[in-house]
Amino acid sequence: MTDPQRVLLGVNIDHIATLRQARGTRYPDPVQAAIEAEQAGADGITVHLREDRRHIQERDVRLLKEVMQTRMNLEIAVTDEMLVFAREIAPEHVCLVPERREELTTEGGLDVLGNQARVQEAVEQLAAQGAEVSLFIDADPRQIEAAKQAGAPVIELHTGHYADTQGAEQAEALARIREGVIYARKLGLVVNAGHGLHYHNVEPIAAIPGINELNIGHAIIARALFSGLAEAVREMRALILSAAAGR
Ligand SMILES: CC(=O)[C@@H](O)[C@H](O)COP(=O)(O)O
Ligand SMILES: NCC(=O)COP(=O)(O)O
Repeated sequence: MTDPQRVLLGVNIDHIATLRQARGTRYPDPVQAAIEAEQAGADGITVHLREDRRHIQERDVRLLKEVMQTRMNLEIAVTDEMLVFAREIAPEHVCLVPERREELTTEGGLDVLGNQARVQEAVEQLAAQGAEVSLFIDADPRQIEAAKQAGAPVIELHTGHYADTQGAEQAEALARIREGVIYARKLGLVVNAGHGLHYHNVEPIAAIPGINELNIGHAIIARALFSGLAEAVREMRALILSAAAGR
């Protein structure tokens, strides 16, 4: 049983694959990164198989399924193609995310409220294959309620606006996330968070009572360029554990 006070760390390895895809080489291999991140203390590995395959490829996910020791969190859009692939892989955890081909990275949360029936159908389909399903949503009470109605046991609150702002605007974003966690916990949802978190903004999020897991990728992979991946994971995990200890 995981310590209820501990905030878990899911390491997103997408951008190892970004570097590989930049030249179409066989290196760096995201599979090697996943093994190294797990050995450094990651509680799980997150990969986002995008429709445009800009980074993670099916090959990566298939190999990861064979070699990973922790828990795979497969991020996918709500499309038939991705749901069929998720059925083949049968990951422990699937996170349904919004996707627009022209986006640089994920821009907002999934609009569960506006796609209730489709999302609920996907949640039921994935749950039937044994996956724990989370919905990547903004900290909007209406979306949180809709996620509950859709039958998802887990949500992941989008921390992008918090990460991209400063001062009063960032404080307001943090307050909205805090309120979202409280509301979601009252509904019985497990609450994760992620997007844009890094070594200088993660602690206030990790300190929020009720947060279960943080999914962090870009900042860890960036730091790994200078410190090595194992050290980058260890440093992030230490920051999160110390911030959560005071909860
Ligand atoms: C949903 C989310 O915020 C990330 O997990 C997602 O993977 C971001 O997309 P890129 O990894 O392509 O930046
Ligand atoms: N769902 C968030 C995630 O997996 C990692 O996002 P980022 O840290 O790469 O922005």
